[in-house]
Amino acid sequence: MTELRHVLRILPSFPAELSGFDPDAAPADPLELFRAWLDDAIASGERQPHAMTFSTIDEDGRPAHRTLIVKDIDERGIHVSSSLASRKAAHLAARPWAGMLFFWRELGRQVEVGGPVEALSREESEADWRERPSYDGRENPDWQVWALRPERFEFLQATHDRNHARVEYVRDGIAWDHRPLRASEQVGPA
Ligand SMILES: Cc1cc2nc3c(=O)[nH]c(=O)nc-3n(C[C@H](O)[C@H](O)[C@H](O)COP(=O)(O)O)c2cc1C
Repeated sequence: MTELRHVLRILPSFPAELSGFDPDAAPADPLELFRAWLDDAIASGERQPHAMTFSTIDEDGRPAHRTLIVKDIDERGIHVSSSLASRKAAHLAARPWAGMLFFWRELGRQVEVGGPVEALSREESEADWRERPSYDGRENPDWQVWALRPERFEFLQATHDRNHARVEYVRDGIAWDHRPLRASEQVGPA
């Protein structure tokens, strides 16, 4: 075994205390569960609980990823913001669909979200720009807010036996269906 391989094998994984999660008792509305888990992550004191991996597809069909922070959540979806001159903006203009992956490591929780992405108004984009901590009074016409309207969620609560509890939600029009993902569908870390 190489030294790196050994170092990687003995790293601590999940925290000693993990919440229980019963996929059979999951609420009908995934946004309710998402808000509860985001609130838990904020309350846990974890740094940047609103940060996630935001994935787009490039012009060759290849995935691209970067960290973004969530700016708001409303009936249009989960909001993010960035520059219209960015790579992600070009990807979204060509293929307005994205994925989000939240990992709250101190809670052993992961949430994957996917759905179409819509650019929000100039006014909302300007307001977001002005609310940034680095705002210096200058406007930025290149700043844009987008809303990802979820059409699929997958929630995972880690367990020490690696039999992680998972539930998948799929939207059909405005109605959501959900089902626990069974052990045979587990693909968690070894
Ligand atoms: C914790 C963290 C939060 C970030 N939040 C944002 C963000 O909200 N908006 C943004 O444009 N870039 C943010 N970035 C920078 C992006 O990860 C990325 O480097 C940048 O947006 C360029 O991405 P692109 O070239 O794929 O378009 C953040 C980076 C980190 C590490």
